[in-house]
Amino acid sequence: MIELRGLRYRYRQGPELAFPDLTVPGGGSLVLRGASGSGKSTLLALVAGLLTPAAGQVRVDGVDVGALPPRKRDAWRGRTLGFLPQRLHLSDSLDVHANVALALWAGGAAVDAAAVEQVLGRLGVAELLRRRPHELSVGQAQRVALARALVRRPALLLADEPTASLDDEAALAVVQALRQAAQDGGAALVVATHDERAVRALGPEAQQVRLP
Ligand SMILES: Nc1ncnc2c1ncn2[C@@H]1O[C@H](COP(=O)(O)OP(=O)(O)OP(=O)(O)O)[C@@H](O)[C@H]1O
Repeated sequence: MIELRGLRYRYRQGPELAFPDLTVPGGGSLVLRGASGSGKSTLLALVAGLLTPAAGQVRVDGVDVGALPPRKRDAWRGRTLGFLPQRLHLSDSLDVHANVALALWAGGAAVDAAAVEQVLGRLGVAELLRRRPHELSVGQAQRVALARALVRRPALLLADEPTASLDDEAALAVVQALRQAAQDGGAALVVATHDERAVRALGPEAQQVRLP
């Protein structure tokens, strides 16, 4: 469960951003909408503990993320977070399998090859195991990045504009996979998007918040 209370952030050279109070239960989802520059990526970074609030709190399953000291916060993130960023940051020096396995290693978990293959299979890209990221289509790379986010079965699943460069079919597939993974794993899902296709694919049960 994610709880935001009185949350504010200020970039050194930027505006002060204030975010609404909200709660996302485990297994539930939130669509974060708002114009470019309204603070969607900033809010995701605050929830992920990549930024520290100027005021207020982000609690994830009762943990006050901003209050964790840096090393504990890194360990917490490794255990808890699956993040599908806007730019995928797959490593081109590693094949698909190793890109996904790296998430287990970085999170301090044993590298379980079967778990990696299973999550790639679930997302329909198991046959691409030995390819390098530059040998993938945009939609395939997106699913590999999603596999990397899901392999640790995170309690918190964040996605930043996950459909931005995808055609309708791939966009629907990636949002359905996010939704399914959150439901199956009891994870709280937050999707930042201004894509109506993503909003529709998340379904009527997703909460919607529009940042001003
Ligand atoms: N590193 C930074 N330094 C200063 N200001 C920043 C920085 N990063 C973002 N901002 C400012 O903070 C505000 C929120 O930016 P953010 O990237 O969170 O918006 P967004 O809603 O995700 O935008 P987009 O939809 O274009 O990705 C904007 O006014 C932006 O210019």
